[in-house]
Amino acid sequence: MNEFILKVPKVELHLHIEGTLEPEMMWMLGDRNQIQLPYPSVDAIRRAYRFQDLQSFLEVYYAGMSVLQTEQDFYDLTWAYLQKAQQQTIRHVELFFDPQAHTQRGIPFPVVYYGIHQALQEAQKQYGLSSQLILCFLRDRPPASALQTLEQALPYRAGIRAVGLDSAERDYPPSHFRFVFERARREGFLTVAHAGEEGPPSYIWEAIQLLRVSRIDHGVRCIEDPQLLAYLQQTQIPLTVCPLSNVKLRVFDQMADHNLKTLLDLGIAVTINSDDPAYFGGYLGENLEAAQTALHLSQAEIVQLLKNAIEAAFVSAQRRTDLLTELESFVAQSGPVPSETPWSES
Ligand SMILES: Nc1ncnc2[nH]cnc12
Ligand SMILES: [Zn+2]
Repeated sequence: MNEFILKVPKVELHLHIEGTLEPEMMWMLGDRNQIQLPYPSVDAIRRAYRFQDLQSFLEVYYAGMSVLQTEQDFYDLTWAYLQKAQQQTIRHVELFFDPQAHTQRGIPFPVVYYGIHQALQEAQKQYGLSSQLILCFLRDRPPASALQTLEQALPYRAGIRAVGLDSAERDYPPSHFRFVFERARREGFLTVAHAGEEGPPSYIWEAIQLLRVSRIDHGVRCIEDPQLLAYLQQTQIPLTVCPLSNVKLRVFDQMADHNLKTLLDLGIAVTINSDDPAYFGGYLGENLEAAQTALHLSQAEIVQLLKNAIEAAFVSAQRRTDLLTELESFVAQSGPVPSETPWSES
């Protein structure tokens, strides 16, 4: 990977912890928990990671989760991601988790929560890697189930910064979850929502106006609505864009067609993230590199994307300043890259 991209301090804001389940770990946990997987080998799991759209991915994603059974499993999953994050110089991460995908299989909420939480605490201690946890409701399950999940989460609210909305988007508009999100905000949670990944721009408006989100996850279909573009530009509501995910799930045919540079040029607060890195071919570094290569992003544009993520993070003013200072001193010490100089490979 390009040395600058690997070593520059980074912030990740759109990462499903269940989407970091690499085939090797799925196989190991299947064995450990005596879970029969529908695949004969690790290679066969990897071969199944070919998707036509969001729905075809979600089927594999939810099936894979069946191997996650104990608090130790959730700890091991999270710790493996955090080690990867540390290798890629990620300094702060905001992780989604999907409790309903586990509680509906009979795994108690605290088993899921504590496994993830303990690993996050350990990464803060060992690496100084800060984090926030975001509880996602599955939008293709009834709002009553989301409300029940929110109530299960209340005893753990000190460790959960925000609630979000994910899973199948088409035909599941944010408006269905208005009252759940109102309750979450009354309980002190910030809000985010996946919108405008496969769904129309009207879902982005609903997320903003009805769910009062601080950020939009994906949001790339905002490009179809000039008024929305103007609004996002004016308000600087951030978009957590996931380039490799968008290509794997055929939101864009190829990386060169991705609209993130156009959005960046319009002054929209775009950030780059990995979504489900085990399934989509790369972690944050690979996402930055793939976008940089295909869209010919300059180093200044990469730095702008990283600054946007720091601005959009759910951190204290002090932590934000520290993250910005670390980024700026890294950039200053790595020296200016003249625009005509090709990016060096390592
Ligand atoms: N890209 C994505 N969109 C919606 N729900 C998800 N759950 C995990 N990844 C997702
Ligand atoms: Zn996502």
